Amino acid sequence: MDQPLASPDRGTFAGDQPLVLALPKGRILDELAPLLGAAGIVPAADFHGSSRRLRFETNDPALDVVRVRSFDVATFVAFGAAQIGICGADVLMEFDYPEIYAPLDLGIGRCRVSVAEPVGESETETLGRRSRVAVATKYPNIARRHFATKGIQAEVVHLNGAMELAPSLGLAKLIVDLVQTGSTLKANGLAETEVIAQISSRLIVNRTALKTRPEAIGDWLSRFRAALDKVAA
Ligand SMILES: Nc1ncnc2c1ncn2[C@@H]1O[C@H](COP(=O)(O)OP(=O)(O)OP(=O)(O)O)[C@@H](O)[C@H]1O
Ligand SMILES: O=P(O)(O)OC[C@H]1O[C@H](OP(=O)(O)OP(=O)(O)O)[C@H](O)[C@@H]1O
Repeated sequence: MDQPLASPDRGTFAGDQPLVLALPKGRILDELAPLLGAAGIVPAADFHGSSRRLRFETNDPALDVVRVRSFDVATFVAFGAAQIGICGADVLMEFDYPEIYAPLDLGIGRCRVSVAEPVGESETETLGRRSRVAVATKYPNIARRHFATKGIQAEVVHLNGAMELAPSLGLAKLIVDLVQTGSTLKANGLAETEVIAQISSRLIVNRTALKTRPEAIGDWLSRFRAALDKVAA
């Protein structure tokens, strides 16, 4: 796993500065919009446009938002560069940062992390007789841990997308990837063979920030809880 060099929490800063909320760009952000609205968070006007800016003020002078890649939300929060954030449980499982507390399931971004193989092949069935397997994935740690529980060493081919191409192009017989409708697997001649974990997006908090700024962070947790109730009603 690539780890930033500095120690976690170096960025957890003084109480008079705005809290920073790290938001993932991409699909979660689209699903998140009603929840942010219900929590009363209105980012500066250019947040949803084509601005090249990455940090935005909000209607609340005590909160700024930053827009980063989904995988990087966890890293910004673990290192205290952002005090709170929103990302998929898949990302939390992959990094397993002890500095992150994930108190709230937001119920969006629902999918699962699964193992898949080419339709008609029985790689998964023969796994019990093997000690190693090649796996293409964006989740090397999840894949290694999953196969290790079966006593199998996963030789990971680390890709950042298009895992579904790996079996047909001879990179690896198995993939570990996200599945929601299953249509991406189907379109690429693959079938889901095992579900490793059910996934949804979580509100995450830097543990040190929770200790140093308990009122501010506690207040945001309450606002997100209330927003979830409001959106569900
Ligand atoms: N098909 C899906 N259905 C529901 N949720 C998904 C799906 N794919 C991904 N997710 C969730 O959304 C998060 C972000 O998805 P993904 O990694 O595909 O990023 P993205 O939106 O394409 O942006 P980027 O890769 O540029 O950061 C994942 O970590 C996962 O929690
Ligand atoms: O089961 P489905 O409903 O087909 O969804 C699964 C697909 O969704 C995600 O990809 P995404 O669309 O985010 O593309 P990317 O991984 O290339 O970013 C995931 O990596 C799968 O490829």
